Amino acid sequence: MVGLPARGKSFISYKIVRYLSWLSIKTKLFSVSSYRREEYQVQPTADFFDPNNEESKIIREQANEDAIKAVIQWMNDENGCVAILDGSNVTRQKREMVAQVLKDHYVEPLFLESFCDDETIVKSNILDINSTSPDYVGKSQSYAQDDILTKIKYYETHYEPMDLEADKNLSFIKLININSQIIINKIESYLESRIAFYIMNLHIKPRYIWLSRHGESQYNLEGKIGGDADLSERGMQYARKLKDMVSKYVPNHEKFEVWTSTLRRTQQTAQFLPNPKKQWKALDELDAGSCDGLTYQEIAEQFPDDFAARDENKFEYRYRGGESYRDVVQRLEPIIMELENQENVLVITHQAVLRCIYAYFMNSPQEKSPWMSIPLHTLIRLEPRADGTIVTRIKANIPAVSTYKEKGTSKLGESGNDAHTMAGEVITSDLQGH
Ligand SMILES: O=P(O)(O)OC[C@H]1O[C@@](CO)(OP(=O)(O)O)[C@@H](O)[C@@H]1O
Repeated sequence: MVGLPARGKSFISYKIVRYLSWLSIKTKLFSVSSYRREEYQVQPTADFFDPNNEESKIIREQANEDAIKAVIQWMNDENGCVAILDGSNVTRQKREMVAQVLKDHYVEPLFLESFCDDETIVKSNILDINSTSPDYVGKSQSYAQDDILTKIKYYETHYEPMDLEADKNLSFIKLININSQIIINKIESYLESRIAFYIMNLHIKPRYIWLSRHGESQYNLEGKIGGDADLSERGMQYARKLKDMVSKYVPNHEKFEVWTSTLRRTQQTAQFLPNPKKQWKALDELDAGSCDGLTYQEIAEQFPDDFAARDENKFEYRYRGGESYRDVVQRLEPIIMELENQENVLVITHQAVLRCIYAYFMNSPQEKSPWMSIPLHTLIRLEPRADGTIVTRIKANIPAVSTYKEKGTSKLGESGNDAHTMAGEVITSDLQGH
């Protein structure tokens, strides 16, 4: 990473780690400031970053060297694929040194500069740093603000932004004011181009993403998986209620798009919403192949080995002639890109697909994500922020069967089973009386 303080470098780094890890690309963040904090126990004031402060310069250079060493060790000895070195790297000399050391150890460097001269963005980044950085724990907002501004001034004295002429030999992506302009130089590999494409889709405007499963279907009632069944009567009630919930809870709801899969149950759920609709094949439910149309009990009887193998490793298990959760993640990549790009959207889709989308926003590990609880008749609101995603669940208060199958059994859970709700979520009211 390259850039002055408060340019969103850590935010961007964190997002890339989350995105690539979700795609099963082994990615890790190496933050120079945490090396400085952990190894040197320094909780600095801005003067620590004064370029003329010889004492602190030694500590900063040491932390930087340690972080680079850790990157090389992880890439080479632990088969890492993408390491993100989150530091400032503001001078050309420093960047050339970093590039050389990495190349000497067979690590291909790609620089990502966040250049920002838009005061409003910098101000909001400073507020984020104040609330999330360990450097400012217990410090007031005005103290943190002044301190970061002084730190920025010190860095500005020797900042050399990247440019196409002077840095023509380096691979780099330069973001100007988030993504109002992007300069790309010498992007050579597929992975580098994926990162560039992902970053181009990021924005930092506050927004919500709304998610819902379709209403209860006839197949859900019968405990069958897959298929293309119609909604049950209660499913239809949910579709009607969803319209009211949207008008009540979704700000600017006239303006948002509704995305569904190509299957009947999601389209029937969206039918009363007046918003523009988009159908995505990529949002179709996980393909259960030769188990499509069976109950879990029937699968356990007819394909006992498959049943056990799926419970053993649900993320990797691929149904005969069908898909695994890993396959679903791969086909959802364009959806994630679009979701990053959008400001307000409601996605109506299926249990497995929602788990995968949810896993991306919540940064959940692969072994856990296929076991998350996503109950029927519940509207979920995601609020992506710099330090994570806030989840709010709004229950429609319309009964539905549970489609949640515990590990090691073929039985479905109790109706409305919420036992697997993830920690840290805010679960809001059910809508009784509305
Ligand atoms: O991965 P598991 O837990 O089996 O969940 C996926 C299953 O959920 C179901 C319901 O049981 O999805 P859907 O919401 O589309 O009806 C099945 O069609 C699908 O196979």
